[in-house]
Amino acid sequence: MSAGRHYQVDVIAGDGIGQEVMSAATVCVDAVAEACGFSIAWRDRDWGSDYYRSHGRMMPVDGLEQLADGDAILLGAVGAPDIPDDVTLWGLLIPIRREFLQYVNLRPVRILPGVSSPLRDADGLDMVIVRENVEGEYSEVGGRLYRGRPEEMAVQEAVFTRRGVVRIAEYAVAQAKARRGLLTSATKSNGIIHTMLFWDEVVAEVATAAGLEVDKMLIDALAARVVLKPRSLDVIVASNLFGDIISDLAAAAAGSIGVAPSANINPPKDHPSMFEPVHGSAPDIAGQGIANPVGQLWAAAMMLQHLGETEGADRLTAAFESALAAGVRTRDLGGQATTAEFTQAVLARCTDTSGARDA
Ligand SMILES: NC(=O)c1ccc[n+]([C@@H]2O[C@H](COP(=O)([O-])OP(=O)(O)OC[C@H]3O[C@@H](n4cnc5c(N)ncnc54)[C@H](O)[C@@H]3O)[C@@H](O)[C@H]2O)c1
Ligand SMILES: O=C(O)C[C@@H](O)C(=O)O
Ligand SMILES: [K+]
Ligand SMILES: [Mn+2]
Repeated sequence: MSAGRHYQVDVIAGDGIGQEVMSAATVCVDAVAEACGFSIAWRDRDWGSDYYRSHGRMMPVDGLEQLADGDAILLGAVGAPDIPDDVTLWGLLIPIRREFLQYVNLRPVRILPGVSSPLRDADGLDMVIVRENVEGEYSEVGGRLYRGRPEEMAVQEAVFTRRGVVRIAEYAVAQAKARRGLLTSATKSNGIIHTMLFWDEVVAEVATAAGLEVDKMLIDALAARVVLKPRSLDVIVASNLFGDIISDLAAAAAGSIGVAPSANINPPKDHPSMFEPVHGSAPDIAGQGIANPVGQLWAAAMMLQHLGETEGADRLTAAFESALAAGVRTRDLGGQATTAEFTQAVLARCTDTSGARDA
């Protein structure tokens, strides 16, 4: 194996169905890697809610340092019903996104072969959400006062910096130029008059400088547009919170939140990027072996793309698309396949160079 085609990837399967869909991804990536002539050393991290129950924290004190020299991070999901969601999120996922300046959260959405949309008219639905991933509404600025008393109060400040908005807008502009050239900016500057007006101004400046017109849209109306006219959307640039919400909506519009991938990217590649499905730990179906692994597989394909293994990424994508097209589907997509059965169908196609991939 030549040294240049060997990668070190940290695996944080995490909680709930994260544990069930992760093995689908690693086994299929290994098969693709072998076929394409590269290899991956997986560094398994037993971090997450079980780790929290025994250590009182979601990852080791030096967890971020341990990840720093890897080529990428593949994550499943974090979250457990018996631990507050802010503890699980801020104890693992958010520190990784911030420490490694993964300021882009890229979330492509399209209708995969063999998958049907709940929308009346979803033909041509093919968009990418560019979610700001390290600032905005997710902030540590604020506090609580007078707990349990009648005058109790809570304040939470949103933080938008010029540098932060410029870089996410530039990334979105580049995406739009490489696609259909349509950039929609999600806002709420009718109601949120400081941060969102600032967002509007900076996004417009960046787009204008790049010769692109921005389609600025209030997030409430944009949500309706995702449902009613999805093909009119190409690239959506959104703040941390709006991007989060519109991601699940768009994923559901494309058939299931179980298929949606996401890439937490540090564009300058100064630090590892992290790849994960959009969905969470899904406690309602965890342990049943029925989770859809496509979101995790697609995220793994985005990771291969990021590592420069384009052929591997294409091969993996073609494999899960072909399995879906052949009618192998998990329950969220109206099928009967278990996670393991679906994974087997993908794995068989990862190594097959003949007809099955076009089936
Ligand atoms: N990035 C992350 O790790 C992440 C993302 C979202 C939520 N969470 C956490 O996950 C926990 C559960 O959150 P939630 O219920 O709001 O969202 P969720 O995404 O876990 O589940 C929402 C719904 O979608 C279904 N679903 C999700 N993924 C699926 C898949 N692969 N196959 C089939 N069905 C799937 C679930 O069964 C559930 O009905 C919470 O603790 C939350 O904080 C973590
Ligand atoms: O809010 C978050 O970022 C966590 C999760 O919902 C996600 O979309 O990654
Ligand atoms: K996830
Ligand atoms: Mn989310």
